[in-house]
Amino acid sequence: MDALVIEDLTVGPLRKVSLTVQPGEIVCLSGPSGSGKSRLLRAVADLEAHGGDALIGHDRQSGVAAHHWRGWVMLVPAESAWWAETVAAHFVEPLPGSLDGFGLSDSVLAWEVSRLSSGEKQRLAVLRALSLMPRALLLDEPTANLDGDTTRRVETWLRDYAGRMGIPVLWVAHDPAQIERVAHRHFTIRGEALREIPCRVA
Ligand SMILES: Nc1ncnc2c1ncn2[C@@H]1O[C@H](COP(=O)(O)OP(=O)(O)OP(=O)(O)O)[C@@H](O)[C@H]1O
Repeated sequence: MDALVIEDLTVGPLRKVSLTVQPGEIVCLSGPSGSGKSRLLRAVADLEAHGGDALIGHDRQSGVAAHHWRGWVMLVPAESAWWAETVAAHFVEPLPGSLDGFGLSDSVLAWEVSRLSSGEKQRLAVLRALSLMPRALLLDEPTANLDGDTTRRVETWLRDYAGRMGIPVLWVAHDPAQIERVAHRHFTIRGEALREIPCRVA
């Protein structure tokens, strides 16, 4: 179980942002459109040029090859990429119980990617990332295309899983009600810095 540490990260409008996400903790990140939320996640995943550094446990982003880092600190972007014909071709094996936990049947693995709804794609992209056992998870609006019941189902499963496995999660969210349900801590972007907003959920 490792903490995710962000050190003096500078990307886009953000300057020298530092933040530690503890093992099993969900930190929500909000802010106006275009304020730099996605770029912050991309920089933490080492997918975009940036200043500063990040650590997962004792491993430093600047000290390992980017492909290793991205396997440990995994970004699920708002728009996921799919390269093979069937869903199953993108998975080694989904985590036990995770399809059901996300409101999907086992038969989804046999489906063609072209028939997936945007909400199915979004949930499967998160499950694909989790099946690779990342040490930290970066989620960019992971429930944006889901109805209310499915959103709450996914939130509950993710919060429980991250807590049990000790995975730090940085979660970009717009919906204040969702932030209240899932976040242990909440930060919003104000100009070039993060400002903490007190959370009711602990
Ligand atoms: N590679 C880039 N070079 C320069 N500017 C960029 C680059 N990528 C994104 N931007 C700009 O940086 C700003 C922040 O983008 P970002 O995608 O992080 O916003 P966001 O806070 O996630 O917004 P939204 O809530 O709308 O998704 C935007 O104005 C965007 O146009």
